[in-house]
Amino acid sequence: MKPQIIVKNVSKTYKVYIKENGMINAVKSFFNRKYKYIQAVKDISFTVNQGEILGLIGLNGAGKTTTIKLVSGIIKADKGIIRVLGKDPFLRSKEYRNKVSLVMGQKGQLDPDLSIIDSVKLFASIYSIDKKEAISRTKSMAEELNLSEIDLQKQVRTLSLGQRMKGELILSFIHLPVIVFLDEPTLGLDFITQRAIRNYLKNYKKKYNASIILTSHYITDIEDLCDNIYILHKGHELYYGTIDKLKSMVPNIRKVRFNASNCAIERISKYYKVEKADEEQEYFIRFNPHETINVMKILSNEIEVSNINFHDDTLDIIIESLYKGAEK
Ligand SMILES: Nc1ncnc2c1ncn2[C@@H]1O[C@H](COP(=O)(O)OP(=O)(O)OP(=O)(O)O)[C@@H](O)[C@H]1O
Repeated sequence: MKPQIIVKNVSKTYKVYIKENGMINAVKSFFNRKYKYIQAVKDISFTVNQGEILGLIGLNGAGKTTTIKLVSGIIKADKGIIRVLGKDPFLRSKEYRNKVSLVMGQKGQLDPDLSIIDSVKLFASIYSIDKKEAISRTKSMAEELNLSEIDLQKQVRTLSLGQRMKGELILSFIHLPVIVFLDEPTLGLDFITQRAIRNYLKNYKKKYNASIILTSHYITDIEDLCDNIYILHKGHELYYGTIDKLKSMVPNIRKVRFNASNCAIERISKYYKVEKADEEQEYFIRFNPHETINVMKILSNEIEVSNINFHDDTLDIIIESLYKGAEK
């Protein structure tokens, strides 16, 4: 299968003008400008196939928005190759724009003085979509997103953050794009609205076989939506692949907590390293999932062991340990 989005060895550095303090320095710097350079992304490579969602993950300033801006063609890469549907996105041809959409959670496209439905009508004429068809699409998308007919008619500035975001999604999907870039689509939204948006994106991807790149700081978005993840750390690739593969790479991902007497701990320690938990007489063992039955056998042989509780490290803890590893 030929990837719909190709990013190969891409780097981007921003050139930033350094402002000097004081009137004299400001005048001097007008004639002799000083700049600093910020390397936002360095040598990043990934692909997205048809019907796939790639999640971009990273701490603040890791380079996620820069990556979205590069692949959507808003800014130009200094080095490397970017192809979206076989084309350089920076050229932003009409054909490209008709098939692609960009949703920035913090920067909306809706006109605050118009209603969602009026903005849609305006967009419909730009994209040459039949007005009736655009209104019918809007209504069915609104229904999927749990947005009422009344909300569609209200002036955007009077809508709540969640209602506005749903409106942004409707507007951005009205031309049925096959490539979608989403920068923080669920930022600041309550968990029910977040789930409505996730379900909407999942259904959209399935229905139109769309390729999607999204950034999110919410791990639930990532786990629920993404086929692959790309973890950025200070502009570099830290991990690229599936969530399952990442989990399989982590040693001793499973943890069992239990209460036990000192004698029982002494016996269990012959087989596994037992660590002390926060509560009194509470302990835990870390181990690989394939050892689960063995661990269960050892614990069940002990009468003085109680409150046994198994769980795996969550994705956020795994990713945090990757960041820590990268800092060493
Ligand atoms: N227009 C710009 N000019 C100069 N520097 C920039 C510009 N945009 C981003 N940067 C810098 O590039 C780096 C990466 O920023 P970017 O916004 O891509 O990160 P991010 O992962 O999206 O962060 P966040 O999660 O906080 O939104 C940061 O150091 C940022 O300060």
